[in-house]
Amino acid sequence: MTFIRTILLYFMEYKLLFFTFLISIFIEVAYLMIAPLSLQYLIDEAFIPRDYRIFTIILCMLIVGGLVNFLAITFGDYSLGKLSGVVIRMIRTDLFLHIQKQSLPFYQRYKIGDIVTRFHTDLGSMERVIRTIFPYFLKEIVSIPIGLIILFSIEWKLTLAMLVGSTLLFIGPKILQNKAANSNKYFKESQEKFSNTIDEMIKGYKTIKSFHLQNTFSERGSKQIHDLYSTGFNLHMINSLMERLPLTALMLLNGIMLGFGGYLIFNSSITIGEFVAFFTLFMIVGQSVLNLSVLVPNLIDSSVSFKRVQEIFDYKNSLYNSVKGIDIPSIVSSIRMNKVSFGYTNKSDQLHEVSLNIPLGSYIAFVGPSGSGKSTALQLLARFYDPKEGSVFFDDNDIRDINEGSLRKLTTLVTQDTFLFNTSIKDNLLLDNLDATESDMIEIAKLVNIHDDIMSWPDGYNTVVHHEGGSLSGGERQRLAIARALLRKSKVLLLDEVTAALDPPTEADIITLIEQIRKYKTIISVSHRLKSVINADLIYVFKEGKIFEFGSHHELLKINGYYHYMWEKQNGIVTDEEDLNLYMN
Ligand SMILES: Nc1ncnc2c1ncn2[C@@H]1O[C@H](COP(=O)(O)OP(=O)(O)OP(=O)(O)O)[C@@H](O)[C@H]1O
Repeated sequence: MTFIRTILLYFMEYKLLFFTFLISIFIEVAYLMIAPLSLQYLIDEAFIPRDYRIFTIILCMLIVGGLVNFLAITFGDYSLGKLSGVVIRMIRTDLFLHIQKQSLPFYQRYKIGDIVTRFHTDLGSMERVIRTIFPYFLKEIVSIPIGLIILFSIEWKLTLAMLVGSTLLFIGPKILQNKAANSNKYFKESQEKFSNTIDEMIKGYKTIKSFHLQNTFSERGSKQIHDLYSTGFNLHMINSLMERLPLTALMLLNGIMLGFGGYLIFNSSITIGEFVAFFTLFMIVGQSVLNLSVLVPNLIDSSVSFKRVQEIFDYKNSLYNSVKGIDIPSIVSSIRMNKVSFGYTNKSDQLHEVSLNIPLGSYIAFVGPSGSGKSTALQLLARFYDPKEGSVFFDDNDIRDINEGSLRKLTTLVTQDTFLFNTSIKDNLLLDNLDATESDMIEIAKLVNIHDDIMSWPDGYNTVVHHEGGSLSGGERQRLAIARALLRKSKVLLLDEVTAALDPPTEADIITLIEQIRKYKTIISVSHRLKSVINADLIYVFKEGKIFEFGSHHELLKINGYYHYMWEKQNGIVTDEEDLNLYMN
């Protein structure tokens, strides 16, 4: 079980606590094992010959031993509480930070339910193991060999018979071990699927209602609840069997021990005191073995959880991690793409040898038909992905060598699907931006025409956003997103279809706003509505993952090519795809 090694490695990070805990276990076990031995001397040396002196000595030794044991247990509980607490805190923090460091492919690979289940169910199961099951496991692992040594010293034949008989205890769990691991895995997968359904049901409630998908969702939910029931039932049965079978085997073993022990007493091979001591100790060791067999299903349960959490830790960030970590200044004179090719998967590429140049302070537009690669190119400029071939440069620095903090300071991406946190408008606008004051916030809110709206809400800037911004209109969300980006004062603004979901007046406002701020910033705007970018200094026309044409609006119209065709089509002058040939010749 590699995860036991993992726990031990975690524990070894806190050596002092771990060793205090180990010593306390050792003392506790020693007392537990030696106490029954006193019965042998009590019966044979004190009770039968009625020797009060020996009786008093044994009693005093037991009381002193009990006190030492109590102290050891108290220290042990303290060190275990502390040790398990810090280890769990460390794993939880590491996992949280690891997930935060991931790039986009990670978030596309794992759904919300997958991650939430890992944080709640899997970390919960690991916590249970680290806090209780593993310490018990260690205690029993130490108890059994010590107990066996003492048992051998009392009566080796009886101990040998006990060892042979105790194989019965392990047969059941051994046979069921793989089944238990699988049942556990299936149950966790069912939990994960159901969590994802709940997530979709809540986030997509409008779509579900408007497409009348309640029945489909109810059926899906019922099926998944049924799967939870059946996988949960299987798991319950297997775990019960894993616990019951050893208990039955232990009862059988008790019978064998009594019978054989009685035979040895009748043959005068052992004294009554020895038999009582042996049997008491045998019960304690038997209980330890039994506990071990109960702990095993729990350990199996958590080994699955450990694997699932480890899988997340093993997920390698797909972005190249440069050792250079160059800090770039907050102003760069150019941003370039040099023969960049990129594919989301290895099967096909979405960008083919794209080269472009964005000078400082220019307003650049990426246009083209849907799926032509505009947003992909923008995401490469924001370094959400790395190119497969070619490079993106900020001045002469390859984007892969730039320190992420300074890159994020220089650029801000605003997308069409604005995410707002479930906190106040003010906190959403300022985030953790220490450079922006409340008066900056109000000034920018006025600039993007959202200030009056905010002031009309009951709590003004303290109004709390609900449903990740779903309680606001699309235009309001978009303006807030732009205000938030402007407040960061970064010199490069990456806008991905920011006007796509807006009504014409709001779109006009945003276009005016871009005109106002273009003097201070480099703006790269992805849009499929040509009217919104006709004022751009340079327009790159994307088609099938390549740059097909580029120039200003007027230059592109003069070329009479694909851009001209798109322009006329969007203005209702041409309507048929066949007319395209007129522009392409
Ligand atoms: N995360 C992703 N995984 C796999 N393929 C993707 C992913 N995102 C986009 N694509 C594919 O890459 C291609 C280019 O997409 P992209 O979003 O860059 O196009 P676009 O020109 O911005 O289109 P639109 O104007 O419709 O947003 C499309 O075929 C799209 O299906």
